Amino acid sequence: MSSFRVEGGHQLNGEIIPQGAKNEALQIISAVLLTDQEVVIHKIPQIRDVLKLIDLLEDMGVEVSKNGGESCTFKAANVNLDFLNTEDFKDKASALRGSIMILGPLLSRFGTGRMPKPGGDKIGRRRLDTHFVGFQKLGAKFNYDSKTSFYTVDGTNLKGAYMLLDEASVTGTANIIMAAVMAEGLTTIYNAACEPYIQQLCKMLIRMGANIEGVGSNLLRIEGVKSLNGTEHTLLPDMIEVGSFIGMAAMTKSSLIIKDARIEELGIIPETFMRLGIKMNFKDDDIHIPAQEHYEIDSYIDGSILTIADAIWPGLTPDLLSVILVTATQARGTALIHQKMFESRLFFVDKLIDMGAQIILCDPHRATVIGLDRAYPLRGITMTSPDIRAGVSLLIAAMSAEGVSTIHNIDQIDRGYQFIDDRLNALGAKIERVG
Ligand SMILES: CC(=O)N[C@H]1[C@@H](OP(=O)(O)OP(=O)(O)OC[C@H]2O[C@@H](n3ccc(=O)[nH]c3=O)[C@H](O)[C@@H]2O)O[C@H](CO)[C@@H](O)[C@@H]1O
Ligand SMILES: C=C(OP(=O)(O)O)C(=O)O
Repeated sequence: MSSFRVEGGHQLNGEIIPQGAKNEALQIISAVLLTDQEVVIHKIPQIRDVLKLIDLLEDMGVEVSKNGGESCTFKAANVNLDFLNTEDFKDKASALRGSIMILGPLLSRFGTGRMPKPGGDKIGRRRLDTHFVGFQKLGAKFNYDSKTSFYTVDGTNLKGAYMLLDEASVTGTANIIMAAVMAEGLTTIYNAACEPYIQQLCKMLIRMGANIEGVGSNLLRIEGVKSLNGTEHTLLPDMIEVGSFIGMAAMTKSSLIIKDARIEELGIIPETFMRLGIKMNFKDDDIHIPAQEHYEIDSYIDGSILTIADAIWPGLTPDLLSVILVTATQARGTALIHQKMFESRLFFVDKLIDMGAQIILCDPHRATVIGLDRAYPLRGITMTSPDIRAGVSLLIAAMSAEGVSTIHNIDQIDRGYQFIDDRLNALGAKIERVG
C-alpha cells in the first residue's frame, strides 16, 4: 500500500492541463464493445480504473493498440464470451465500478452478459436496480445469484420500450442507452441522467450510426439500428479534476491556470467555488485562479447560511462536495455541506478535525464548516484515504497545512488522478510517494 508524504505550506504557481475525464472514459471505453470496427479514443487518462477496464477488455479479446500520446485504438471483432465465466473475469470486473457498463453493450451485441458485484468507492449504498429494470423493460431476463454474487442478463431480441427511470442514475442511463441502440424499434428513456459525459456517449453513438434524439435532456428517444460502425472520439477534460484544482489553488494561496478546461461543460461548478469567495478569471478556455490571502463564503440574500448540496445534473456533482468542504475550512464564514446522494462520504471530516478544522458533522449527510479565515493553519497529521474524492481533499488539506502529513491508501487517489504527485510537484508542491 503506497502513501504520500506531503510537506505543507508550499504555494503552487503555473499551468496545469486537466486529464481526460475518468467517468466519461469508463462509458466510452465500454462502448467499443458495440461494434466489430475500430474505435479510436483520444485523451485517455492513465489512471488505475481506466487501465483496469482496458485490461479487462483485452482479456475479453478486444484488440487494443496504443497510438502514442493518450490515444488508443480498440477493435472488438473477436470477443471471447467464455472469458466471462472465468475467475480472472470475476476478480478483474469486480475491481472497479465502471465495469458494470460493459453489460449494456454485451447484451445489445451478443444477447447476453454477466457481471460480478462491481467495486468502486464504499461511499454508501450503491444500488444497480435502475440498470437491470431498464434491461428488463427491453425484454432481457435478469438473474442475481447471491451465492456467486453474479448478475446475469439474457435476451437476444431486445425490443424498444418506454421507461421512466426510478432515479437518474449516471451509469444506469449509460448502460440502458447502450442496450437500446440496437434494440428493435423505439426506446424512450424519461428521467435519464443528462450530464456532459452522457451527452458525449450519445454523440459518439450517433457518429457510430445510432439514432438518438433529446441529447442533453432527461428525455431520450432511441430508434434501434441493426449495427454500429467504428468512430473516433475525444474525451472531455475531467470536471472533477478541474474543481479539485480550483479548491487546491484557493487553499494553498496559489496562482494557477487550468488550461483548456472546456468551461461551457462545467455547469454550476465554477459558480459554486465563486460562492465560497474564490476569484476566477476566464480567458478563452482557461481558468485563472489568482493567489488569494482570504476568501469569504457568500450567504443567501436574506443573510442566512449558505448550503452547498449535490443534485442530479445540471445540479452540483456529489463528487466535488468533499473538495468544497475542505476548501471551506480556510474561508471566512460558514457553510452547510449537504451530501444528499451518498451516506458515507462525509466521515473523512474526522481527519480534518484532527488537523484543526472546525467542522460539526451533523449527521451522515450534513456537515457545518466554520471557516478559519487562515487564523489557525491546519496541522500535518497521518491519515488514511477512505475514498477517491476524500483522498484528494486530504491531499489538499495536507498541502495547505503546517508541517508534514502522511496519507496512506493513496491507491484510492491513483484510481482517478493521473500522476498527481508529479504534476503538482512540477508546480511547486512537495509530495513524495513512499512504499
Ligand atoms: C463510474 C461513475 O460514473 N461513477 C459516478 C456515477 O456513479 P453511479 O452511476 O454508480 O451513481 P448513480 O447515478 O447511479 O447514483 C448515485 C447515488 O445517488 C443516488 N441517487 C441517484 C439518482 C437520484 O435521482 N437520486 C439519488 O439519490 C443513488 O441511489 C446512488 O446512491 O454517478 C455518481 C453520481 O453523480 C458519481 O458519484 C460517480 O462518480
Ligand atoms: C465515486 C466515484 O467513482 P466510482 O463510481 O468509480 O466509485 C468518483 O469518481 O468520485
